[in-house]
This record gives sequence, C-alpha cells and structure tokens, in this order.
Amino acid sequence: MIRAGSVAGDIAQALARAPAFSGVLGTAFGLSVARQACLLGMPLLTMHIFDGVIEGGNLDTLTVLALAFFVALVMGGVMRAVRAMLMAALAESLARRLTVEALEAAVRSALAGSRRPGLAALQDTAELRRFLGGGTIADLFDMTATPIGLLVLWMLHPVYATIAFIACLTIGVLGVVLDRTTRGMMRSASDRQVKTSAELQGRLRQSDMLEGLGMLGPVVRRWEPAQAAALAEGDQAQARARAVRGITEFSSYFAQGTVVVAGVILATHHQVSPGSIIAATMLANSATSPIARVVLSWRDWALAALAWRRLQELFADHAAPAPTPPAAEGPPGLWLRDITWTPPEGTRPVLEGTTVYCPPGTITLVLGPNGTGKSSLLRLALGLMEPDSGSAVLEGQDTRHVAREVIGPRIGYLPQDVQLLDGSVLRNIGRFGPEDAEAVVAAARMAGAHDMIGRLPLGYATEAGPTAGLSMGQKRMVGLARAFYGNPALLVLDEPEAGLDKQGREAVLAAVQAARAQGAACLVVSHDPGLWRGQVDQLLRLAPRGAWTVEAPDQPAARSA
Ligand SMILES: Nc1ncnc2c1ncn2[C@@H]1O[C@H](COP(=O)(O)OP(=O)(O)OP(=O)(O)O)[C@@H](O)[C@H]1O
Repeated sequence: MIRAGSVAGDIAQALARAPAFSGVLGTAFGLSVARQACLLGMPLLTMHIFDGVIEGGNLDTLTVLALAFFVALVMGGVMRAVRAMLMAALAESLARRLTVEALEAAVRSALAGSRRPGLAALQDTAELRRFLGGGTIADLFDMTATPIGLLVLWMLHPVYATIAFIACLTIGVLGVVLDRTTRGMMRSASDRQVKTSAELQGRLRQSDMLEGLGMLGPVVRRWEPAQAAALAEGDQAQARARAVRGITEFSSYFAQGTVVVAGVILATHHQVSPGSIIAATMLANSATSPIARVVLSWRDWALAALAWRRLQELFADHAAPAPTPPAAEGPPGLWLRDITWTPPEGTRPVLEGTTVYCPPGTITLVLGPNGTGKSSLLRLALGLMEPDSGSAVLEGQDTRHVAREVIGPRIGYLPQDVQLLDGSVLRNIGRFGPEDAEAVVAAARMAGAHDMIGRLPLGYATEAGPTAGLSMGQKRMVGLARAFYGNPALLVLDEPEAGLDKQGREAVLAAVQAARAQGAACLVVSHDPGLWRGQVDQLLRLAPRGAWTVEAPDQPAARSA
C-alpha cells in the first residue's frame, strides 16, 4: 500500500536507480535553481530602478539595469525551455521502459486469470508519462525559490518575510489537508473506474450476442450504478480540490496585498525604501507561487501516485518466473512430472499428481469430460501457469522457468480459442518474426492450410486480424499452420479438429502425423477419440477430482514410414 506523501519519494527512488535518469533529473534540478536565481534577481533590479534611477535621475543606470533585467528574463526563459525538453525526454524514455515491463506483466496477469485488463497497465504508463513530462516535477523543483525568496525578503525587512512565510505555511498546510482527506477517495474512484470499464469492455466484446438477444439494456443498467458511484466519488474529491484552489489563490493575493500595506507603513516610518515595496511584492509572489502550483497540481500527483501504485502491484504480483538452467541430462521430449494444480480462487485441485512422459516422435491424446483440466494441463505443459507442485520439463528445461523468447520457437501451440493478430496471414503464421516466406509456406502445407490460403482474396497477404473476415475454420487452419511454423519440438493442440469439416479434420490428422514423423512430441486434447483411433501412441484420461490414467490405445498408432 502506498504511504501518504511517499509518491515523489518512490518515483524519485526508481528514477535514481537508473543512473541516466538521475543524471537528467539532477540537470533539470540544477537548471531550476539557476533559473530561480535569475528570476529572484529581477525584484532587486526593479528596486534599484525605483530607488536609484527615479531619485537620482540617472538614465545610464536605467539602461544598464533594464538590460540586466532583460538578460535575466531571457536566461530564465531559455532554462525553462531546456528543462521542459529534458523532462519530456526523461518521461518518454521511462515510459518506453515501463511500457514493455507493463505489457509483459499484464500478459502474465491475464494468464493467471486476473480480470484487470492489460490496457489499464498501458493507461497507467501513459499517466506517468504525462505526469513526468507535464511540468509537475518542474514545479516541485521551483520550490527552491521559496526559501531563497523568504531569505531575501528577510533581508529587505523581517515583516515582509513573516507575511510571506505565513502565506506559504497556509498554502502548504492546505495541500497536506487536501491530500490526506481526498487521496483515499481518489484511489477508490480510480480503482472502481478501472474495474467498471474493464467489465464493460469485456461485455461489449460480445456485441453479436448483446444485440442479437436484446441484452444491451440490462447489461448497461447493471454497469451504470457502479460507474456512477465511481464518478460521484471522483466528483467529491474534485469539489474539495476546487475549494482548496480558491483558498490557495486567496492566500497568495492576500499575502501580496498585505506586503504592499505593510511596506507603505514601513516606508512612512522610513524603515524601507519605496522601491522595496515593489520588490517585496514580487518576491512574496515568487516564494508562494511554487507551493501554490504544487498544491494546485495535486490531482496530477494523486493520479500519478495511483498509476504508480497499480504498476508496482502488477510488477510485484506478476514478476517473470526466475529462469533455471536446464538439467544436464534431461530426457528428450516432454515430461509432465507430478503436476498438481488448483484454479485461482478454487478450493480443491483440478489436477492431482498428473504424470506423463511424451517422447519425441509420439502423439499423446488427452481425453476427459468437460472441466477436468485438459486445457489447463496444456497451459501448464507450456509453462504459462504456475502449478501448485510438479513441473513440465521439455528436453531437460523447466518450461515455466525459462525466457519465453528462448522456448517459444521450440513450441507449437493451438489454443481452444484461436486468436489471430492484426496483420497478414503470412505474418501471423510467421509469428511476426523476420519474414521467411519459405518456412511459412512449408508450415501451411504441413497444416494442410496452403490450398485454403490460396483461395483467400489476397492469398498469404490477406488480413487475418480479429476484425478481418476469416471464418472460424479458416482461422483454425491458419492457427494450426502458425503452430507448425519452425518445426517445433513440442506440439500442443487444444481440440484442433473442432469446427472443421471432414476435409479439414483429415488435414489435421495428416498434419499431426507429419509432425510426429519429424520427431515432435505431440500433446493433443480432443473430445472425439474416434477420430484419433489408430493415430496415437498413448492416452491420458482425466477424470473429475484430479483422477487420471495413462493408457496404451486400443489400436497402436499407425506409423508412417
Ligand atoms: N483462469 C482460471 N480461473 C479460474 N478457474 C479456471 C481458470 N482456468 C481454468 N479454470 C477452472 O479449471 C477447471 C478446468 O478447466 P479446463 O478449461 O482446463 O477444463 P477442460 O477439461 O479443458 O474443459 P473443456 O473440455 O470444457 O474444454 C474448470 O473448472 C475451470 O473453471
């Protein structure tokens, strides 16, 4: 849980861990101090113009002072622009790094069954980018003007400094009160909004069903109260922020007005010069306005804090499994060793001690009633989920504890719900790697999809993404070709024949036989054992409550020569 007021510290700590980032932050801070020095010189110049030039009538001095005033102004502006560029570059660079990490963690979180959409992690990264690049941190750096301004005011007259100090204190206390009283509200509103928009997104994905069955109204009516509650909580926090904004602005102007009044009284008693009144007003403004800006940008701080907290929780809860070195003498093929697995929020294991060895060049058919854990076993075999105990070992390497880019190319996977990504059929089959048309066509031929692809409007160049017009059967065939791409050592197919016509089913059988002949260990889930009769080397039967058996098939597999 995030501690009140710890956001800046947390973010600064994270930035400081990266030397390049801390260097940029240090430079931006240095520029802020230098800029404040330039700007704080201006009230003193103004005072000299009033007290020295008006009384002495020396226009040469006025020219020099005016020039110095102008140079200070330009230098302040240049430093501000350079600082803004540095902060924007820093925000960009940090966001790029965070985006990759956030995406990886979001994928792992989705695999673990989390309902929080990956999109939310990207929105949080964008929020942090906006925060870092948007001048809020620069406002914090500008707060160095406050002690310097107060010191100079003190040197002009302690009464000036006291008035400005009280104003700074009032604004600062208001900021802390605002933060303490609304942070929880903002957090809850923001979390609720993420949840409700995720729910709505999930439901809208089923637009055919919603529209076809006339369910849109009831769905929206169920979603609306939660959304309204989230918005109401956000509005309440905003209302408090508006009240604080009013008091902050009032305090700032009140301080300046009081400085003028006090200055006139002091001048009539010859304790300060008339020019000091203008200088003190400017200095009081310089001392109070950075604190006021930080308080007024409180919402940005709060939103960035929430985004940061959510990302930290996502990274902590879904860290990449630590890689382990492969065993020196691992058996070839796939070995599922004593796997026990309980679904998230489940009370009893669906798989209990499941053990099966799939040598290279064999087909293992996984059978069982609905809900007995067949798909889950495949995902465990691929290392996509953490078992309660046991492991899946491919050629001596634990498939869970290995970099995905290392093991991915050795695996072919056809999930139950085939998803193709935006891009051509060619790019999808080639897994969006370097284009290798020959290997793509070889995979498509092996999957029996080549002729079907040839009949598509643009052949291999046809769009295959979720909104493209491929039928379910066509998608499945393209997905099968993607699984075969690169002759994987392990082929994991979840109901590959589902939804295919007779020709498609025969193509699948032939394709899996071909993969076996090439030495792949094949693990296939099916609800149609008849189709696979005489085609497989062993059967893994799953039953309710974690029961399982490994059997030889009724008819031994017919091996191709
Ligand atoms: N991410 C998850 N979160 C919660 N429960 C899950 C999750 N994945 C699987 N389960 C549960 O685990 C059990 C096994 O699911 P699984 O999809 O592996 O069964 P299956 O044998 O493949 O079923 P089917 O034949 O219907 O495809 C089910 O009760 C399911 O609800």
